[in-house]
Amino acid sequence: MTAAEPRICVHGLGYVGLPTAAVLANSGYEVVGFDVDPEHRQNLKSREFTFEEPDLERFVDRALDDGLTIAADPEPAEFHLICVPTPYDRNLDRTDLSFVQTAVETVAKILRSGDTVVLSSTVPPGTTDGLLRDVIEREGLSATEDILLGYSPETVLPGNTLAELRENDRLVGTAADQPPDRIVALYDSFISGDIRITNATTAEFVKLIQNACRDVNIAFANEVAKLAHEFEIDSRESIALANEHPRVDILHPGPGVGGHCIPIDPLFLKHGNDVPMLIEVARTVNDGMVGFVTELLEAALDRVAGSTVAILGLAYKGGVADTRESPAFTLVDTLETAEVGDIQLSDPYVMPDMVDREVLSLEESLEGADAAVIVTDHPEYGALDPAMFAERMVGRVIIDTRAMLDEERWDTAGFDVYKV
Ligand SMILES: NC(=O)C1=CN([C@@H]2O[C@H](COP(=O)(O)OP(=O)(O)OC[C@H]3O[C@@H](n4cnc5c(N)ncnc54)[C@H](O)[C@@H]3O)[C@@H](O)[C@H]2O)C=CC1
Ligand SMILES: CC(=O)N[C@@H]1[C@@H](OP(=O)(O)OP(=O)(O)OC[C@H]2O[C@@H](n3ccc(=O)[nH]c3=O)[C@H](O)[C@@H]2O)O[C@H](C(=O)O)[C@@H](O)[C@@H]1O
Repeated sequence: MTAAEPRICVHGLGYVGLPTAAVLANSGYEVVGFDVDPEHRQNLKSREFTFEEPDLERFVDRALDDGLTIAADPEPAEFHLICVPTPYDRNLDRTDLSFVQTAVETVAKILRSGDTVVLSSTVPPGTTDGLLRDVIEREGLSATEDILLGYSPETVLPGNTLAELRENDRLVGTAADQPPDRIVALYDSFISGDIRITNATTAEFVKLIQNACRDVNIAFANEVAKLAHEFEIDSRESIALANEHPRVDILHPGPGVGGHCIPIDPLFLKHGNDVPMLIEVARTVNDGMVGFVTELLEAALDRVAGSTVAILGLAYKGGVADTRESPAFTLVDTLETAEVGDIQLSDPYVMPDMVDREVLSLEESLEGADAAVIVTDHPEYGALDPAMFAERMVGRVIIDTRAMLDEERWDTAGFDVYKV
């Protein structure tokens, strides 16, 4: 496939679709980016980005100068890449596939024989060869003869999107046992990682078990932390010692699992089956960590009700401004239920206009606090100065959910540090 040859229409210009469209445009393809949200389209046209990754912003900006057009309607193209949301409907206890359904219905209406459709949204196994194929075939095109239908999951790590988009290995699965050549040639033209081939349902399943695996492993680390607490020993020291074994690699305990995907994707595997699910227990363990953090705080303070608590870190993980599904907000809700008087929030990456709550500077958040809870493993927190805390806080309790602080230093400065 030569660069600039096929036209590509990307459906959904969010965290995944926009960088994908930009990488393709910067690789020489003519790319039409379609998003149903008119305000988002307008923002993109006027170069108002909400990225937290500066290299990504420059990259998308460059793509918009050359190759990437933002369109109010999807346009016919040789390739349609679908990157729309797939939230989990907690009331119905199933994946909400309505965005995928709408997107593929739109694509089906403009498809021509010889075109290729690739879904990249995270979906329950069987979606591409089921829902997508049905919708396309209802429009009169055969998924075995006329068009190539495939699934290729996205595995970029938020915070390192651009590099991972270009360098990660890719899995490509096709529906109806079709040869994947056209899809492989497209990815091969802009990624440096290996491309692995399977069927669409396996590719969908693999994406889910990757994130479920990480969730289960983090749950094990969290369980270890709680057990170590019961035995009154240091969880981090125990984990470091256990990891000296060549076949043991326990992850880091923390306040729970946040982010757009890991707390949600494992649930997609349920999808009506009755297999006993370790992954459901893992979800319960990880969701329960905020309760454990609250218990540590309650044990450390004479009285939680009416106290002032500083929350350090609102992002779901270190080094990013992304607050989606962040344990910080569950903790805030729990502390409010426990009638904590004042909850003062700060985060070096999350700016005040990014969230609904008041975000203070670190110094302001510590003013008059009885306790401070470090929720996010932002690298800056490793260098925090106990003298600055002592000047502002009235209490000396620190709950360090990520084991960021040098305990001896803080101990010497008169603080009681409790780690998860
Ligand atoms: N955010 C991430 O880091 C990763 C996300 N994923 C998966 O990728 C998919 C997309 O996720 P994000 O990009 O994060 O979502 P997002 O919410 O950032 O963006 C989705 C975009 O699709 C648009 N949209 C909705 N319906 C549409 C339609 N019918 N046609 C065109 N546009 C439509 C929305 O307006 C929105 O701008 C999800 O399935 C997600 O689970 C997979 C790996 C990583
Ligand atoms: C299997 C895998 O590593 N998936 C990646 C993951 O990105 P994400 O940023 O959500 O993952 P993460 O860095 O593990 O963070 C998830 C959450 O888990 C927490 N976390 C992580 C590791 C650890 O030892 N302890 C811990 O508590 C983090 O603080 C965070 O709250 O999910 C992404 C996705 O699917 O959106 C996927 O593309 C990424 O490759």
